[in-house]
Amino acid sequence: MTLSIGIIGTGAIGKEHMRRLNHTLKGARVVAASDVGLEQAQAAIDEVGIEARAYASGHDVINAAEVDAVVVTSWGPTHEEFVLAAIEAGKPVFCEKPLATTAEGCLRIVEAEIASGRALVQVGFMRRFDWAYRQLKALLDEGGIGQPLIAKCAHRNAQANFSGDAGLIDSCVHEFDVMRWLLEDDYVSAQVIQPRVSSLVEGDLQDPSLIILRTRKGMVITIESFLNCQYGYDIRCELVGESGVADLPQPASVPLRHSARDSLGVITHWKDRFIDAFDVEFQEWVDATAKGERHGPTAWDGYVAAVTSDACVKARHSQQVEPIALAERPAFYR
Ligand SMILES: NC(=O)c1ccc[n+]([C@@H]2O[C@H](COP(=O)([O-])OP(=O)(O)OC[C@H]3O[C@@H](n4cnc5c(N)ncnc54)[C@H](O)[C@@H]3O)[C@@H](O)[C@H]2O)c1
Ligand SMILES: O[C@H]1[C@H](O)[C@@H](O)[C@H](O)[C@@H](O)[C@H]1O
Repeated sequence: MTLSIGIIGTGAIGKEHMRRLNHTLKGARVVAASDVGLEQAQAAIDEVGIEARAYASGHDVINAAEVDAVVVTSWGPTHEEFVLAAIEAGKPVFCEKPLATTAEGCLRIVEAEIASGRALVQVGFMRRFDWAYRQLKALLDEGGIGQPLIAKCAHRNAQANFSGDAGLIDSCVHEFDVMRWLLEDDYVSAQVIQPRVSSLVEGDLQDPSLIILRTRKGMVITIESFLNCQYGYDIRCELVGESGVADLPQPASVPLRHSARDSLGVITHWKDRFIDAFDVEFQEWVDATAKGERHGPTAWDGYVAAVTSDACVKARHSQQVEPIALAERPAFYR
């Protein structure tokens, strides 16, 4: 069976996913697309070089008879509306992060999915599908460093055009999700510490930031978020355990000795760092969706990430340690 997909939002990542669904993966094809206007959707269809119909609105895509499942890759503030509409139409929906821009919005999705009685929603936390994070998790699960005590993460973008608190909602949300998955733990509090702002940052962005999360099992996690580090796209995670220390493996590059220096290359964009993870994430989603099964990060995971983002935003403004309090996890997501 070939899963026929409708995509909403044909910007940077929308086109990436259109390409991978039609040209790289098996068992799926994009048959419908929308953006803010018909022309934008048609231009993306032409650029990617696929046979698909352009629609004027995301709701038309969701309700199109030829669409079996929906992929939402539009701007974050539009996600809630489209995910709720897909649930209403009874169609499986893959939504890029963030699931919604507030925890309340995520809870509305959780409630709608439970009311529908079907597991329909997956959130695009692709790091769970990354070979490096999967290796780190396998080592942790087999007791390779004993109980983990401290995690030190860094999330560095060469340049990111964010303002205000968007970094905590749109960027660190990946750490908020992947560290819960890796450690099988939940957060209890958040603190955000601001060093002086880099002189290379424009606008009102406080960059870099240091986030400190404490977990239910007593771990401390630090996340350095640096959205404009200039030198590359660099994702780090060091786990300090009772009997050893483990590091997130880094993508291989050709070691170069030249001009009295010994060096390795650094990837410069998330698209290249996580290209394999996106492929695995979507192939597994397509396969599970075709079988009517649930797979991968759920709407509940989207909700927990949003609660964590909200607590970090509050902590940045209050400069206090803020509690992270979750609603009770519904049996539907256990
Ligand atoms: N998982 C990841 O690593 C990752 C990477 C990049 C982006 N994202 C997420 O994907 C989403 C899109 O990001 P992007 O980088 O492609 O942004 P983008 O600005 O390049 O594209 C967003 C597109 O959505 C369209 N859009 C806005 N409102 C719409 C509406 N009502 N209906 C249909 N289309 C609409 C815009 O016109 C634009 O073409 C964001 O939520 C972002 O956080 C995730
Ligand atoms: O939307 C992107 C994407 O989610 C990347 O994975 C992240 O590193 C960036 O900070 C963010 O802007």
